[in-house]
Amino acid sequence: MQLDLDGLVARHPAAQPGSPAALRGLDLKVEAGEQLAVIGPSGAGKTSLLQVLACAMQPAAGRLRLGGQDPWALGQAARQALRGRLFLAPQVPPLPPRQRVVTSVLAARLPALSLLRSLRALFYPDDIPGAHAALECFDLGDKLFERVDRLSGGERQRVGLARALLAPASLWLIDEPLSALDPTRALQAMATLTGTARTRGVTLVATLHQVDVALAHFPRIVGLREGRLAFDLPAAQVDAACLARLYAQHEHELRGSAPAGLPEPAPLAPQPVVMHCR
Ligand SMILES: Nc1ncnc2c1ncn2[C@@H]1O[C@H](COP(=O)(O)OP(=O)(O)OP(=O)(O)O)[C@@H](O)[C@H]1O
Repeated sequence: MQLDLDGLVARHPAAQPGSPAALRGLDLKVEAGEQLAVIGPSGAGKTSLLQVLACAMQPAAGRLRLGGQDPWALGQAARQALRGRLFLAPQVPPLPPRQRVVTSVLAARLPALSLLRSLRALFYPDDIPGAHAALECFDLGDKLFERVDRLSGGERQRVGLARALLAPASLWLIDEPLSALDPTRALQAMATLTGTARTRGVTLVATLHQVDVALAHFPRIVGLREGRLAFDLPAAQVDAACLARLYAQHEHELRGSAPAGLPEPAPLAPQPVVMHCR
């Protein structure tokens, strides 16, 4: 799916009056099947960008086109149909705690099913081999019939990512997919997502805190800072100077993930420990 943002401004409905908008005049064009990583310091607007692309937050100004359509000019039914072609994986996947993993994973297919088949699928998983194959890609094949609330945080995150493989979507919006994963699983998850998206021609937009992972796995890197585009470059052109500017005053967020060439941030001064006694 093609994406086109032109001077896009977005503000969270619950934001304090007078506070700056989360996205402040963003221009971005993404061709169908492209893969890009969005990086930037905390609060830069990375998650807000995914929410706008997922039609979960309406822009306050500017232009948004998804697959050539303005989602907010469509009627509710048409917008819902468009949402069915998008897959958003939030940082913490909203998995019902008492549900079996198989049902949670297959729920990704609900947008493609009729109401009757959706209801039936909640009680009788209709493609157990398909769910198993998706889970296997994230090393979770043995958790097929486990209850979601018995999974670790990292396993839940991987279940959330496995859903992408079953979703009938041509745009994957993946928010911080590695926040709860160990380094080996993180690399496996990245390779699965980028490889599958490439094979299927799915457009992939992922936000990442791990700059080294972003540079290694994505051909295009978008740097966001204070809701604005800091740069939009091929990964090979993102150098230490770009990153130093992007993370200025937030150097500690690059700790452990900066590529070679970026100066090591100064060590943080030891902080006093405050004990709260009753
Ligand atoms: N639900 C919300 N209500 C009000 N303001 C919000 C909400 N979510 C985010 N914001 C504000 O929008 C701005 C951008 O936040 P966003 O979560 O998009 O940043 P981010 O780059 O994803 O940060 P992080 O890396 O910490 O997840 C911040 O100033 C934040 O305080």
